[in-house]
Amino acid sequence: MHQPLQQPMARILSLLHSQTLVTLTGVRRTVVCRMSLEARARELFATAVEAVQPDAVVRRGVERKDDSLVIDGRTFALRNNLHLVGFGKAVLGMAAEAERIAGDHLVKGVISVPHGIQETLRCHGKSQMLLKDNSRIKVMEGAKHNLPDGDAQHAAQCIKQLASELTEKDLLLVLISGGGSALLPAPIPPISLEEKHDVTRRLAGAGATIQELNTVRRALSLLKGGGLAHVAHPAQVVALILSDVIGDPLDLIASGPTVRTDVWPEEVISILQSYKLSDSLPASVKEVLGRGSPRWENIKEESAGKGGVLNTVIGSNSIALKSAGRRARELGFRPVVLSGDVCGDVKAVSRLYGLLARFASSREEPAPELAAEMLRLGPEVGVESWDLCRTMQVLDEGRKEGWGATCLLAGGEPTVELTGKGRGGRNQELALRVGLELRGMELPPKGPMFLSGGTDGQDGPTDAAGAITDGGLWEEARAQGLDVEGTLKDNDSFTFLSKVSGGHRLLSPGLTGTNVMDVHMLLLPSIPIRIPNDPEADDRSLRYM
Ligand SMILES: Nc1ncnc2c1ncn2[C@@H]1O[C@H](COP(=O)(O)OP(=O)(O)OP(=O)(O)O)[C@@H](O)[C@H]1O
Ligand SMILES: O=C(O)[C@H](O)CO
Repeated sequence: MHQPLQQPMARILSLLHSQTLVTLTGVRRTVVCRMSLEARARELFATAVEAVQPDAVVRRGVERKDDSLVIDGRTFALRNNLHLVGFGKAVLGMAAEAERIAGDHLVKGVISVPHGIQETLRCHGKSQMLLKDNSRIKVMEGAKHNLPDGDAQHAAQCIKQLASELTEKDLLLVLISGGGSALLPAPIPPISLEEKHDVTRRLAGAGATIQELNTVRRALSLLKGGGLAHVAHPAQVVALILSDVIGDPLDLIASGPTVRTDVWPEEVISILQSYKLSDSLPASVKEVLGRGSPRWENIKEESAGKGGVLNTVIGSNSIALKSAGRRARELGFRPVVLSGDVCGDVKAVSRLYGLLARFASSREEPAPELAAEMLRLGPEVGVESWDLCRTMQVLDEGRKEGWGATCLLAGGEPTVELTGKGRGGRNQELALRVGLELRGMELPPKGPMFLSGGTDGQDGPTDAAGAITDGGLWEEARAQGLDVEGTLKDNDSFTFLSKVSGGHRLLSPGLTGTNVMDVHMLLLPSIPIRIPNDPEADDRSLRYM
């Protein structure tokens, strides 16, 4: 409960806020007020994705100044000496922009991109992400269904060949994005592609993390873990990276082909042992692991001189969240970024979002147990206690002082324990579970709304990227006779969300051409402050929506 002395201050703050809305952003806010909470959620997701479009990130990360490129504050002279290679799901758009910037200085390039991507981008009208007809960059499609195959292996050989022909006068631009591991398979002989693929497939199927998976991939590859930079030596190497891994670890994104990484066979064997795979390894894999650590000593990390390697992240989940936050402010929200590192099981993640919504929406002082449970759950799902405390403090202030609607943003990549055979994805299952957590709370526009979406536009093997839910989901499902429990047991969130209210809760932007993991968004409308005898108290919240 608010103390009597705090009430005048709350009221002053609230009035100040209303005035700011009128004087500074009056025109825009009038438009904003007419947008529904759901429309704003969709727009914020689109803004997040837009900020990390492959061509946009290259444009921001690479500046052309006369006959040089400025990247990460360093200058690289262009003397018709630029070569380009790339591998990953977003690399086509990155390459198109890089070629526009470099112009005639680009001598030659090879990129390895997913099977069918050129046709898909063409169909989606994304011509800015396609190379021009007379491009000097060769596009090689492969890795159907995100699995390394003969086509991807051939592309990897061409990339290796190009890199190996460079001299110390050359500059090699390496474009890297998620999916790059499968698109650059180069098993160390005598390991065959099938054998390497079989090991990584079994590891992934047993639930290995991307850290574990790529640690193993690095140990079995000629190009991963710094191998590509090694081959390109003595050329100057500059890698532009669009990160799809939590924390943006350079050595793990696409298994770090330009990041010198020592291989410790004991570490690799211990990972394989923990998933009970060490006994069934092919002889070739055992032989390669038995050779010790043949890594690349000639790579000069982080140096911009001849033969040096510069690795720079030009796009990531945090850039997407920041951009959504800026737009959220324009759309009448106070943006708060909870964390970009959300991981762990969707059950725990959804519980945390449910608790945060209750904490923010409570008209009374929330029970201390609420904060205690959040602090217990936070570390389980990758959210630092510090970030959680900071967020709770902001939500608490907003609740007490009537600061208006809040947009809580987070990013990362939670996991789903697959127990059924239904159709769905981690974003749809998370949104469904959060909707159930919000059950009993007020409905939008007065109550909270949640969105979870994969920035690549595809959630699991479905056509949707994610979904938008609120406290009304359970009732809607019940009215339609849908079985919520059965849906969760069967991991059938896509089928469920396609049926609930005619599928309007699904988020289906189509393939976006980029990938910086997932975006989560909890929109929390303002709650009216209790001011005795104030006839406007209940309307105040509506002013901010
Ligand atoms: N029926 C389902 N319900 C919920 N989650 C599912 C279901 N089927 C697959 N998944 C999850 O979807 C994930 C795969 O999703 P997706 O194809 O979007 O790959 P990804 O990991 O996002 O790949 P990338 O990083 O390349 O985008 C896996 O984590 C898997 O557990
Ligand atoms: O390609 C890969 O290894 C994953 O997408 C992580 O970057």
